[in-house]
Amino acid sequence: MIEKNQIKAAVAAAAHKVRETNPMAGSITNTVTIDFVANAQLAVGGSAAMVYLPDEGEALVAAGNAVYLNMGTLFPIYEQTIPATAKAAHDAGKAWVLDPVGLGIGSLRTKLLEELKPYKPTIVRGNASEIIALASLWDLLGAEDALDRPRGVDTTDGVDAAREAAVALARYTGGAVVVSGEVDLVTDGTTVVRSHGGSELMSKITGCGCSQGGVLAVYATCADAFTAAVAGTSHYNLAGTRAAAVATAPASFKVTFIDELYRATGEEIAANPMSVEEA
Ligand SMILES: Nc1ncnc2c1ncn2[C@@H]1O[C@H](COP(=O)(O)OP(=O)(O)OP(=O)(O)O)[C@@H](O)[C@H]1O
Ligand SMILES: Cc1ncsc1CCO
Ligand SMILES: [Mg+2]
Repeated sequence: MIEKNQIKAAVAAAAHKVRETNPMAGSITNTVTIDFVANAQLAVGGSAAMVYLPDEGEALVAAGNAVYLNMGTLFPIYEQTIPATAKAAHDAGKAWVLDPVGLGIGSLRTKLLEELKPYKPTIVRGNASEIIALASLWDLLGAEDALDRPRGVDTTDGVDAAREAAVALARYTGGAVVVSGEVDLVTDGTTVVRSHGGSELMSKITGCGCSQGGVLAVYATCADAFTAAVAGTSHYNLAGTRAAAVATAPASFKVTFIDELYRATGEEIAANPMSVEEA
């Protein structure tokens, strides 16, 4: 298990490095929230590039240290783009972040996610239902925990229901897993961090989860998987807490939230409340 002070020091260092180096993390992401993802990546100190085509996904892997793959709105071309990009990242030893949005909606999502298993995402980020569904699809859960039910893109499970699935996924990938919810759970399969803060308003706008995935990829350009996962999650919770102190309805919250992502310092991000326990 990693000690809290050690985690916090690594988080502050990662935030400083992002701000100093303006790293690019390319994305293949959904058309609902693509603008939010890019703006959040810029606000935390990174830079963004969004593409759809297979050779462009491979080019983004070559051009940066991390990419973000989000399955939210699939097009036929993604049958090629998503596996080609994940394979390129895996083969190059570069980080990639997976958001298995809406796993269970149709057959292409399931097929693609089965295909991605050997490329072991550096960070998996999803809401509790998506994390349980992915661990189940990848045969990482005991038969009694495995689930097979259709889902939408919003969670129907609490974060604690996905603890075992998150730990199993992290042990399989050797990376980190973030389960988002009222309190976020982050694990590398050995240590579990619970990150507090944020706001109920984050679930009243679409894309807080998607854009968090893009921000995790920015952090993954500059830090190991677990540090990047805790840093991006703490940054999100801090900005959400601060935005909710100013804005009381969804549209103004979203604008203020992006401002607070931009304003947060490395020390403030590291000081966001967390608890640490053994996985
Ligand atoms: N009730 C809540 N209280 C505090 N923070 C929350 C709450 N609900 C969501 N969040 C925060 O919002 C962010 C996104 O989490 P959420 O679980 O809503 O993702 P999601 O369902 O995948 O979102 P989307 O698919 O719309 O992008 C996380 O940083 C999480 O901490
Ligand atoms: C609403 C929605 N539908 C497909 S992707 C997406 C964004 C949140 O996951
Ligand atoms: Mg989501």
